[in-house]
Amino acid sequence: MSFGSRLSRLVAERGPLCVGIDPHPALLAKWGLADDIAGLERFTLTTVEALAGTVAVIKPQAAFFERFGSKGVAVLEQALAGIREGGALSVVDAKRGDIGSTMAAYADAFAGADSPLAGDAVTVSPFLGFGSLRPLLDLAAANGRGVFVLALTSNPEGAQVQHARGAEGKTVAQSMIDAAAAENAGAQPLGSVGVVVGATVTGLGREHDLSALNGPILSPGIGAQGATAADLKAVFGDAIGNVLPNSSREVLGAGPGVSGLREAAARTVESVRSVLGE
Ligand SMILES: O=C(O)c1cc(=O)[nH]c(=O)n1[C@@H]1O[C@H](COP(=O)(O)O)[C@@H](O)[C@H]1O
Repeated sequence: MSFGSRLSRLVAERGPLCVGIDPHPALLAKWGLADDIAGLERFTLTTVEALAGTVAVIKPQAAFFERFGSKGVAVLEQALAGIREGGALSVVDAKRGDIGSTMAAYADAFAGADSPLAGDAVTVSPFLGFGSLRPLLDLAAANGRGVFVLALTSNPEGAQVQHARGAEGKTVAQSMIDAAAAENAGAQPLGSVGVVVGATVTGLGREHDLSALNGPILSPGIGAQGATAADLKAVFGDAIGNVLPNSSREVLGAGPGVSGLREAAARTVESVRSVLGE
């Protein structure tokens, strides 16, 4: 089954929320853990235990694992296996992007059929050109996996590149959204090539159009970056039905107890559902 189909089904069942696993040193300290491989492992496996059976999507941020080298990457692989066992979908937040021939190697790593580093989807950076992503797009589709392409990121610096306009007057972000839409054309009930649009962005309606995407919109920025579930309606308007909000630090800060983590995630799901009118 395609990633888009699996995502639609699980979001309908568990609610529209992605929780990030971002083991920042400050969060490890808040949980009473050392900033070392044992702390990373405890933090990660506790979060997976708490949430893999209840939230729709879990997004481990690769950087926090890579900072510990190969042992950290092994913990990321363990997390992906645990998320799968718990029934959630995983998005490996790797934000990779390179020339096409190198992208083929990233495709093997993050979308290969038996790769231990492959989740259900991966985030990619399209700023070497959308076409450079082709090997990963193709392998992900062949293996029922998804891809989230950065379009309008939640950080203030993103606009410098993403709001720039090409010859035909479209922003770079809109070109990425349109290219993703072309990948998703005809997919039912939802395509597997998503875009990333921060919940903190403003001016989306005037400048950008997500109506033809037919794919998921991963929207980080809820909680620690200042956006609230209520902001989603203003940011996304009619496209809100395809939005998958992400919250990392705000939910993770409710640990180290498993029940505290579950309650924080449930509260966030409820606030998103109330905005969606469900
Ligand atoms: O691709 C992402 O997930 C992402 C894109 C973006 O535009 N902004 C953004 O914050 N993210 C990621 O989403 C997470 C947000 O974490 P919190 O700010 O703690 O909720 C981090 O892992 C970021 O790397």
